[in-house]
Amino acid sequence: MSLLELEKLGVRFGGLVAVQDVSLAVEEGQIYGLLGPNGAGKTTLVNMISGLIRPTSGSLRFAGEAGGPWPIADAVSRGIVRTFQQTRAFLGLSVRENLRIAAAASGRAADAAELIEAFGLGPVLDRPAGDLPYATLRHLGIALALTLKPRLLLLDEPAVGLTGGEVDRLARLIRDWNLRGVTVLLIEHNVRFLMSLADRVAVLDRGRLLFEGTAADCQRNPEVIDVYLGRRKEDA
Ligand SMILES: Nc1ncnc2c1ncn2[C@@H]1O[C@H](COP(=O)(O)OP(=O)(O)OP(=O)(O)O)[C@@H](O)[C@H]1O
Repeated sequence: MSLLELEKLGVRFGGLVAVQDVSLAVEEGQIYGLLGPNGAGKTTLVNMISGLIRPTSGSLRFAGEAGGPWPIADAVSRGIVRTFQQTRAFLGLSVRENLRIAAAASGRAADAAELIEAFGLGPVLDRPAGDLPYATLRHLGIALALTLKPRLLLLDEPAVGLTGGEVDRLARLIRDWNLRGVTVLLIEHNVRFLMSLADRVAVLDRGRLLFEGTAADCQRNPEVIDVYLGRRKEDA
């Protein structure tokens, strides 16, 4: 049984079909990568899975339970937790207060000391989140999500804006928490970073699933190279 199964999930915004007929399965324990050019529908798909927007078609099963997607609070209570491209934290409150609020919002908060240590938040616990260096704020965003003890952690472009060393550190953290049992769905434009982590990859193009398979097969797939990787190489 897969942890997450999407069955022909789709959404339209007025006349725009942002996501169409996306079916895929994420197994418990996987790091699953979601690739695609700008506007392909990746964030919209994650918004549907996490209950932020309602699909106009299709359905979702999670941990064997049919009837999803569920509204965001119900999704979180089932263990579906996401981060955002722009870290969402109370910027005027300290790191410690942010972690406390996340813990209070969760009926089953994770061990704060462990997260503080792993994400290097100890020295900044009393600083307002709004004053943190960029990479530390990104770490806080993930630590806040992990406070909710997700079974499935949806990461929306966690490496954006990070330097090479920071990206490597982030990769280690994601791998560590995955090894502790958190299944990860990772949206990322940094192809090298994503491929180094992902067991399986889906590629979206104009709202449709273009490819689904192993990271190795993805990098060899001519359509993917043409639509996404090739374009990226030209951009580089
Ligand atoms: N709330 C909305 N209302 C109208 N159109 C939207 C809305 N959200 C997304 N879209 C459109 O849906 C399409 C998919 O957008 P989405 O943000 O999901 O793409 P993406 O693959 O995550 O892109 P990026 O890599 O740039 O973040 C785009 O054409 C976008 O403009």
